[in-house]
Amino acid sequence: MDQTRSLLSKQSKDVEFQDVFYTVDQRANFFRVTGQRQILRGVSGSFRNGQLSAIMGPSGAGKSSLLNAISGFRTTGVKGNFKVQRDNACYITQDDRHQTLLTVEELMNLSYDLKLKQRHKKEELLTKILKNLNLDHRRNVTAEQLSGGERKRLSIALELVDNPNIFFLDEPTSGLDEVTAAQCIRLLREMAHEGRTIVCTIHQPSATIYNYFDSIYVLAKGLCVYQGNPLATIPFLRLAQLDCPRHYSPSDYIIEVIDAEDGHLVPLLSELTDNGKLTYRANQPALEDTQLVAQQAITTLFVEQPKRQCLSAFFAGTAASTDGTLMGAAGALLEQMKFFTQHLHHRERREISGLQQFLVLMRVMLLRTMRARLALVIQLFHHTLCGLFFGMIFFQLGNQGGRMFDHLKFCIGAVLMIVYTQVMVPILSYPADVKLVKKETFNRWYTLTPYYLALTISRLPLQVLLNFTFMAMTYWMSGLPQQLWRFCIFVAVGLMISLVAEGMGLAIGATFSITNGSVVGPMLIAPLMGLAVYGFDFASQISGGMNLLMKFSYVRVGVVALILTVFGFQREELDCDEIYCHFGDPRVLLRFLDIEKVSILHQFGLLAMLMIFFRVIMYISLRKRCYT
Ligand SMILES: Nc1ncnc2c1ncn2[C@@H]1O[C@H](COP(=O)(O)OP(=O)(O)OP(=O)(O)O)[C@@H](O)[C@H]1O
Repeated sequence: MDQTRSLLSKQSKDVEFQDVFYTVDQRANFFRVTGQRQILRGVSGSFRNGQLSAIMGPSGAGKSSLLNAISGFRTTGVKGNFKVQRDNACYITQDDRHQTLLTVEELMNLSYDLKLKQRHKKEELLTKILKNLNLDHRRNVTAEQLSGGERKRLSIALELVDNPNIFFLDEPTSGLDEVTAAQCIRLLREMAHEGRTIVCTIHQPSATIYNYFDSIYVLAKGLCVYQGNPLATIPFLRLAQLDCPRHYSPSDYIIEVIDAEDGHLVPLLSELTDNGKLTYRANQPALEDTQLVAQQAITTLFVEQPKRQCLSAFFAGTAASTDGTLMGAAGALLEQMKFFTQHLHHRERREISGLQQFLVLMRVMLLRTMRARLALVIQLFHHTLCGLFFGMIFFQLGNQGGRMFDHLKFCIGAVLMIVYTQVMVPILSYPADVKLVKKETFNRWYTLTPYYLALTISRLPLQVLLNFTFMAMTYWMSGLPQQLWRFCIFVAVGLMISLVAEGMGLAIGATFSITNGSVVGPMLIAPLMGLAVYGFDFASQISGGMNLLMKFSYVRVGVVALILTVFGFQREELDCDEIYCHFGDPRVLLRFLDIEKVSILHQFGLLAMLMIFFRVIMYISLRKRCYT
């Protein structure tokens, strides 16, 4: 009985997949889909607990696609049956993205604070992990300053904090030299032998690294062409009359074979593995008396009889389980039930509340803002300089009744400066963060809502500081009335416009890559700017439809709000150096622009609605990016 239980619990950490397809749309351009391309073509297979498994294959074979499909990192376009405890798995991306400007120790603390509740064992656990991964001496170094191998180890250390059973790693050795790559694979092997299921993709490992793996899964053109232990590779290839030369590494040979002559051997090899439903084992690599054993790879999903009856001689154990014992349908069913119960259990088991996540993320985001000194100084310098330029251009013109056009230019210019700056910064910086958020939410560091709230609120202090700097300089230098309340509204309008523009930038940054976003951003701002200046000289004749459209241009709404702030609120007559100043009375200008009866609160309301609109779009985009 105990033996059965231990077998079942071990198997629940196994990963199995059956008939997996991954299809993507082929597009002529953004709007036109011309067809579909199948990246994975009905592959099956299994990765066992306690083993280090590699998904291998030539470039473009579909290795990352398979890893993403199994782990659930990508779900769009994926079809098939999976048995994997995703709530107990983590995914380590190829590029080892981490929160910038935080030290190794701070990152470990962040991971702990977001994942675990127990406080008293924190230091002990973190030290143990860092020591095991040989990172203890790098505690006070930021992630960007680490070497490639150290960064990879840090990625693993961060996930080890809550000790998941299953690790998926995309190309863990990419960018590492041979020695470091071998160290990394040895480390993963040790971790697997401690009782974890570790699956990684690897392009073409050296003979040494190849032999470190317990199990190899070779993909070519979206098909499985080999699955089994490294020792069985050469005997397996002999089944297809392929003799690996003595001096050749089996990993090099199998890749060469599947790449040769446009991959004409791929269908044959794929048939020999029943496209991943069979796995091969051998006790010795190439000797004549090698015992090659083929087994059913899938034991807990729907078990079919193998299609290739001609290979029946090899099936030493049909539906054999991990350690070769037979496992009947009842066992498989029990296993399925156990898996689902655990699945439910894990979902409920989140230890850290949303509020705690929010507080931890807020602290980290504010810390990162403070640490980004150069960016902070550049932004402050930019706002001060722009404020100074505006102040000089419109120096003491704010009370001149004869300079109506200058007043309009002042308001439009100030709004444009805020909009352009606040839209472009997130468009260029946020796409990199989205990838990190996807990884961290996938690995259950936090959920999207606390992250989103922390992001929104943590950016406020900087926004206030930058806008206050710019608006204060322009206000006082241009000689607008010395009224504190008017000045406060002036700054508040600037801040509101800035929050809407930032929301728009974040929405674009969350939806598009930097390249596409930097095209889409200016493309969207241009019509908004057009609407902002449209019809100022014939305001009373603007049609109702156009008026409605203009309400959607927050640039226009911002300009109107700023003009109302500067010239509204019963402002006294302006100075006039000429015989007659038509716009000497500010009410004449407001009437001329047809905004005499517009309330500033109404403009604030519109800006608030547009701010919410863009932030909702951003949230939806982020959800889509993170959860599909
Ligand atoms: N979302 C997608 N849209 C279009 N094509 C895709 C998409 N995802 C993957 N592909 C294509 O599928 C093929 C396999 O991609 P994948 O990244 O899985 O290959 P790989 O074996 O990991 O390659 P490499 O070793 O070079 O990273 C490639 O030709 C890739 O261009």
